[in-house]
Amino acid sequence: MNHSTPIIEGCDLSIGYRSGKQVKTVHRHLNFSLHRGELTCLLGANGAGKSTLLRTLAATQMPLEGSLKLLGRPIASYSERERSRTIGVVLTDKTQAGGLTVYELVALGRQPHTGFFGRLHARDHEVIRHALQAVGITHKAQTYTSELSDGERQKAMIAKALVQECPLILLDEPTAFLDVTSRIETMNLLHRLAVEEQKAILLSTHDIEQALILADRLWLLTREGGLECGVTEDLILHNRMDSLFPQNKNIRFDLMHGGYSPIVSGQKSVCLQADDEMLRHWAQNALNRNNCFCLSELSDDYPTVRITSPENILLTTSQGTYTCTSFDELLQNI
Ligand SMILES: Nc1ncnc2c1ncn2[C@@H]1O[C@H](COP(=O)(O)OP(=O)(O)OP(=O)(O)O)[C@@H](O)[C@H]1O
Repeated sequence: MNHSTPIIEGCDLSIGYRSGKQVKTVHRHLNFSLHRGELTCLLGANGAGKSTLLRTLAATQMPLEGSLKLLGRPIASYSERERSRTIGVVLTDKTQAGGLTVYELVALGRQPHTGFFGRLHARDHEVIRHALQAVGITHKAQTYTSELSDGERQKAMIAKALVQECPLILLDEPTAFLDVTSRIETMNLLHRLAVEEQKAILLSTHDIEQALILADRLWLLTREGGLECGVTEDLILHNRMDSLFPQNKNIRFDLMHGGYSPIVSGQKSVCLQADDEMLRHWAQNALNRNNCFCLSELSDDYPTVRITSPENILLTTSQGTYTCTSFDELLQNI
């Protein structure tokens, strides 16, 4: 448990939208805190309320009720300038920052610290150089942002938030649009920054696989159950991941492999024996996809598949035993 003073803390918070006299409550009774040195991932189905919560934490939207404290003080008591020195926000917007170089874009993040004319002093340049280095895009400093890849642009946006020198950074889907390498790099980078720069970092994501690997804590948000917070492995091993998509009864969380998969309603039963867990996993994957439900125990009532390597798969049916040298062959004969 993290006993440090929370950077931000919500108690009995209601979030949602006001329009004239109309109020649309998205969530009520939310309780949470974020601490320095930790990467937290906010997970939830489409429409669960992740963006609404992030906007409330960023103070671009006011809570409907309850208490929201930033460094122990009500967030509503902060001036805009104070807030921009405390909360860095990175939004996923591909159209941002057209004709600026990376250096100029990142320099914009210094505005909360520079004077009215935004003149940069030696210390500002030092902070900018440090941020470019921390995210690994020093070599792109003089490149126009319009000429960056999506992954590089995301790093530039993270550097811009870093130069604000805020203890709290909020990111809305920072890995959307990124390929798998850039997703891993970005998540790794954010975790490293949380630890090395002692930031509290909260990001929303649909990239559950990466979140489970790198998040110190998860916030699971559902319309039905509200917000559940905890250390990643505590939530996984207490079967909380199954509650994330309660509307969809056809998927389940695979505890062994840390991902979601469709519930198998195979019409044929097959006894599956494998030499190791990896072979079992992929054999089961192939059999499930081909309408077979896999049993671990042997039974004379059903065919048996015994796999010792991808080239040695024994299929035993009432007609005898047949050796398959590939999954292709097995699936044609099952
Ligand atoms: N400006 C708005 N005014 C009123 N309701 C809104 C507004 N923006 C979002 N909502 C509603 O708030 C609920 C939560 O939406 P939100 O965008 O926070 O979900 P989300 O978890 O970020 O979804 P996604 O994963 O699809 O981005 C939805 O029912 C949505 O229709």
